[in-house]
Amino acid sequence: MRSTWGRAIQYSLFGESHGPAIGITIHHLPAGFRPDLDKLKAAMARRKPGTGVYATKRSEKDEFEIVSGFYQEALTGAPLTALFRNEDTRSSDYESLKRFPRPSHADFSANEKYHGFNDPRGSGHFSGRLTAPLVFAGALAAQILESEHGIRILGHVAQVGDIFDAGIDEMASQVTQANQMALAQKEMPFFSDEAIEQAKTMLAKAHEEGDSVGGSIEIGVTGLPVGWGDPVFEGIESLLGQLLFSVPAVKAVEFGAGTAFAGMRGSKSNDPWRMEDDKVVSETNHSGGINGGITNGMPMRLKVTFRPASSIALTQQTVDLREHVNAELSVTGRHDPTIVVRAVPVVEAVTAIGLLEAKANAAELLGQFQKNK
Ligand SMILES: Cc1cc2nc3c(=O)[nH]c(=O)nc-3n(C[C@H](O)[C@H](O)[C@H](O)COP(=O)(O)O)c2cc1C
Ligand SMILES: C=C(O[C@@H]1CC(C(=O)O)=C[C@@H](OP(=O)(O)O)[C@H]1O)C(=O)O
Repeated sequence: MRSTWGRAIQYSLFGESHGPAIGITIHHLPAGFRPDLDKLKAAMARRKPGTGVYATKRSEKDEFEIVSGFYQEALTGAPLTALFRNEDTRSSDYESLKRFPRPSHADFSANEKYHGFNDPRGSGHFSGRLTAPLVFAGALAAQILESEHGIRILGHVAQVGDIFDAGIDEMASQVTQANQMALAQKEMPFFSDEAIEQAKTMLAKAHEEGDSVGGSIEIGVTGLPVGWGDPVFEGIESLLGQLLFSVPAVKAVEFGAGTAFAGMRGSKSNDPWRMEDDKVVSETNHSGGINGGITNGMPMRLKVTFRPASSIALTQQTVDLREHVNAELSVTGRHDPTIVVRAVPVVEAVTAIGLLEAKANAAELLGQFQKNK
């Protein structure tokens, strides 16, 4: 099982949801960078389980323990390792699931691939729990991007079930520090307070009915310079696509106008160029800030769709892997009635990780060019 990503900067996740701890080791971060630990803690708090009717009742503090790569308030340049203890595990919830795999969770596929040796408690390394260290890494990446380039990343719940929030506009004027702080204070990260109230009622009802709900998260990014990303395999969409699809339960990724392009004509979908003072900008931004895999200086917009959590109390069809007969299953335990509410900082985090990689690749190429000149 390989759980490593990145070339310029490498991220390695470890641990299992019901093991003693989970965490991440990050290689090749810039020595001397002074992370704002309070900001990292605030990002962790936005994702952690155990709050509200719209979240699993598993209660974890999600406090990080940095065990290497950090000394006298700064990164040392050595691998940075952050550890998160698992404190509120209840593995009895998972005893029968090895024999009766949940429809659409990783129970069956992981059991087959790892010949039954995978840790089934809390779905082991496949759990959404592993997004805690991802948020740590991504929030750190976001701090580097913000301090060096003024890049700002903001996410919100665009849709949960049949409830919609106002969208991030093409020019991403809502991507401000004030909105970052305002959304972090809200019970759920929607712009619209009315949508929050509607979502709370709808989610409580779905949960009561033993069901779960899907949704989508939209991200806006401002401050990106022109020229990050490479064509074909190393484009920004390719890079981010892999990271966004790494988040458990993500089933679709869109950039800019995304699937809406299917119903458009070129005369409407093209983003006309114009001069603004000495800067080339586009009149519209259906492309979401990326052309040919390369940032064009306009704000970036992307959207990811999450499936409803597979673990539901309603009776479902499954199989008995011991007796090889059909069976029925009703999942007990503590589960998220929807994933999107807690996953906003996760999607922001993987976006930051991808952009930091693009920055590092761009810097490497620039270095080579200057050496060859
Ligand atoms: C933050 C977060 C929390 C999640 N919580 C749950 C949950 O409580 N119950 C559940 O069945 N799935 C939950 N999931 C989704 C599963 O982890 C995911 O569906 C599973 O690993 C299978 O992966 P796949 O849906 O990408 O195929 C969560 C995912 C994330 C990102
Ligand atoms: C623990 C977290 O979320 C978990 C993600 C998850 C899943 O199937 O992905 C299932 C539940 O696990 P458990 O049965 O152990 O409570 C969630 O609580 C977390 O996000 O930190």
